[in-house]
Amino acid sequence: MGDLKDRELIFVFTGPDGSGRKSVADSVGTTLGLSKVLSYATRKPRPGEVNGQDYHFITPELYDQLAAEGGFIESVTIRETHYGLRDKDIERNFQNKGCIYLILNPEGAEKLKQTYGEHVIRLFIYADRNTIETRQLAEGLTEEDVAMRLSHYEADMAYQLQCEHAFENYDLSHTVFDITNTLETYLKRNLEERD
Ligand SMILES: Nc1nc2c(ncn2[C@@H]2O[C@H](COP(=O)(O)OP(=O)(O)O)[C@@H](O)[C@H]2O)c(=O)[nH]1
Ligand SMILES: Nc1ncnc2c1ncn2[C@@H]1O[C@H](COP(=O)(O)OP(=O)(O)O)[C@@H](O)[C@H]1O
Repeated sequence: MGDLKDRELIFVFTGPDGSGRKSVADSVGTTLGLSKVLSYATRKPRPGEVNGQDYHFITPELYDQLAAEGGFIESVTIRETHYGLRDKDIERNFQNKGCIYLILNPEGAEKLKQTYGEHVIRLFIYADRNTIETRQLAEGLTEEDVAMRLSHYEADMAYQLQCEHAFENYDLSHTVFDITNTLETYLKRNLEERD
């Protein structure tokens, strides 16, 4: 099951689209000094997104080549964009630092759990449908885009039961505080086991 050592933990932020996974994950990741493992995506960066920070943005041709080489442990196509994750990136990251984090939809989180088992801690981030809709409209998405993203809201929400932890996300700093505390317990346990 994956090629990882005991103390190597993978924190996966998952939940419905727009629930705040990215905002929460990046804030917690920075606070705790975790390294982020990025997916490869074939869409163009949105305003504010940076290659190598949000995704590795690649061409569809390169994506096909990597896929043909068997380079992705997990891949998915959403709204005509291909997303993929390379096990090499996950395993290489552990050579630098203790623990890593990723942001994935429930499908990707499940695949990672199946691959890396106990190493994977799933943090389910959620908010109610109206809140997500309001935030996404405020972000500038069209009503059609928002409806498309919310079309699998119920199915995504059902994944909460499978996750190791769940956090509602209304007040961002509160959510980040709670998750940071939870993850610190895992990190401390790691340190104690090492002593
Ligand atoms: N299964 C899987 N999902 C991914 C991967 N990378 C990103 N996603 C998810 O794909 C969805 C769309 O990603 P993105 O374009 O960043 O989101 P948007 O800005 O909400 O459209 C989000 O739910 C991401 O969490 C991946 O490698 N595998
Ligand atoms: N607690 C919060 N309160 C208000 N707005 C939030 C909160 N968390 C996230 N947002 C906003 O909601 C939108 C979606 O957040 P994002 O982190 O991109 O979600 P996801 O990664 O789950 O799609 C962004 O505009 C973000 O700034």
